[in-house]
Amino acid sequence: MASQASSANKPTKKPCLITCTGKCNPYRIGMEPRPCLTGEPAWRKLQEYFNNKGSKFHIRDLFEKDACRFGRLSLKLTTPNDGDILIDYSKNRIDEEGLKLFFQLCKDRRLIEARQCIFKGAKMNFTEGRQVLHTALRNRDPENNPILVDGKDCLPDVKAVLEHMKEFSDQVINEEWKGYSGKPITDVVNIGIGGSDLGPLMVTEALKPYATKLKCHFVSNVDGTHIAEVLKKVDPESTLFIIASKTFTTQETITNAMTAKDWFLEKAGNEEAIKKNFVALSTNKEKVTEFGIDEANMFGFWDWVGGRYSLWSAIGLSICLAIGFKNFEKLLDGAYFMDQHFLNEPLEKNAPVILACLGIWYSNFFGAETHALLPYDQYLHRFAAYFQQGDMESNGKHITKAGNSVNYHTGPIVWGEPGTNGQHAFYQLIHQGTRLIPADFIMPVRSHNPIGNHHTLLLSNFLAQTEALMKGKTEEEARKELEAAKMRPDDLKKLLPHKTFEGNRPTNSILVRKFTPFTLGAIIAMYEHKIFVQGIIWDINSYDQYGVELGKQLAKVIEPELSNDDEIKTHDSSTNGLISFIKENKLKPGEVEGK
Ligand SMILES: O=P(O)(O)OC[C@H]1O[C@](O)(CO)[C@@H](O)[C@@H]1O
Repeated sequence: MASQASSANKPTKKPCLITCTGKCNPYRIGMEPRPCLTGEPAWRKLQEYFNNKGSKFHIRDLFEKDACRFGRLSLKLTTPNDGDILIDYSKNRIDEEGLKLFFQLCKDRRLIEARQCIFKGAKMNFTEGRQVLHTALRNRDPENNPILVDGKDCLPDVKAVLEHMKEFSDQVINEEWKGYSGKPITDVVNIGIGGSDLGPLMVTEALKPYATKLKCHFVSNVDGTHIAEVLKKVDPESTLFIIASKTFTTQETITNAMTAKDWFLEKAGNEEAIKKNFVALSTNKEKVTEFGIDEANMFGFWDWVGGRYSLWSAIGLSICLAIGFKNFEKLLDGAYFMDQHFLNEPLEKNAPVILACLGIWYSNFFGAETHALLPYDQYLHRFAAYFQQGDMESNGKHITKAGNSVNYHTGPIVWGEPGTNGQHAFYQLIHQGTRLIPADFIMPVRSHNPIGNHHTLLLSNFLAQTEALMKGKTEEEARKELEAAKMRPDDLKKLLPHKTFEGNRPTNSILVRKFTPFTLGAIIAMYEHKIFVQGIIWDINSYDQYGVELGKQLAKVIEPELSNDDEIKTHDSSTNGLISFIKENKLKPGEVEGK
């Protein structure tokens, strides 16, 4: 097994491959529009390799021919204090020849230069003219690695916000920070959506074993039910509302925040009380103060932090409150550890690079439409939902850097549920359906709840599934089983095709010793970098999200149309018809609704 030890505290210093001032022209260093992907010589070779070899592989045969396959197609990353992280990518329809072609493709797409550029602050988000520096938020060696934003090192500002987060979260947890009436805080309500919700929610759930005594709630949906149900559970005197919004203009968040504020003021009586029970996480000071939140209670961040990469920033305040600042720092340490791995390891031993290449292998050569994330850990039940935004908002693009339409598929549909629940729901289709569904199995060796033999059962299920998906069951094996069960030959013949499994379903197994703040941070960062690598190969901007805008624009037009009784004729007949139905059926003035 390719083993590699890194230390989060003592990163390997490698000479920077480029001199980057932070003002890099994205069209010049590593980010220039690339030639059409499908015309790249390495891509053509991959196509040939696929036609002649790759498409014919059965993973079972690859293992039968090569007893050392696992040893060569797996990586072990040794963390300073949290054990090893194992990435086993041997159960894939590829051999080293194919991987080598992919590494060449990465080089031709100037991934190595792009990797340096993003960390140093190049304006990788070129459509919005922004740097992409979430890695600066978790830079644990700030003295030696200045990162320039507009010619100024941004790391002292990052440190100052972290100190504010520490001071505040310590005060709330230690009951030194009181609500407006002098009662300590017992409940925290994070109001945000997308990146201002999914990251903190996923992490606080994933790290519940480290929970402080504060109860954390998350409100995201503009559906009034979401906030109504949370407000039923909390007391205004002892509740801290965190309004989390990078822009502080997002309709859902501001609507929920206004509802929370009205509810709060009904009990608290005066606006002064807001100072004690409301804080804001945002880049927009003006809007925060306009809302009525004291500037001193605002935790800032910057336009170079993308929403879906923001859990490492002030947006992580709810995480600090939920698990304590020390644990939040360990989460940052873990991400930094993975950043160093990604930045310094050669492509051949680089976990995010390998996972990215495998994803492209299945999307672009085998026509896989989706990628499943299957954590065998109940605490990680929001992991797939989190990376739905992380991956699909990043790589759900079809325009290249030069502004042309791609002639290949880009980001996959990401989905998943925790094992073993998924096994009893959708695994049937993965095993015997017509679609190829590459899947990542994510598994901790040790459980936070070692009750009886639960964890052994969970581990066995994880192992059994990845083995079964790979091996399948041949007709011969199925026949023997049915014969052993003394089935009549006629019945056996009929049943046999149904009992046969092709196998050859690719999986990656990602194992940690235990899910700790450090290992979780590392795994999240690993997937972030995987998304980046794929964006570079596909030649798209992984850091804007214009696709979300159109619906928002139209909703603004429709909202006033719903507030009157006029017949609406300005849309297509379907939208007009739907609006009419809603108007006919909505509660009329004076009408009282029964349950
Ligand atoms: O933090 P904000 O500005 O409220 O935005 C919330 C979310 O909206 C989006 O801009 C679009 O869904 C996301 O990228 C972002 O995470």
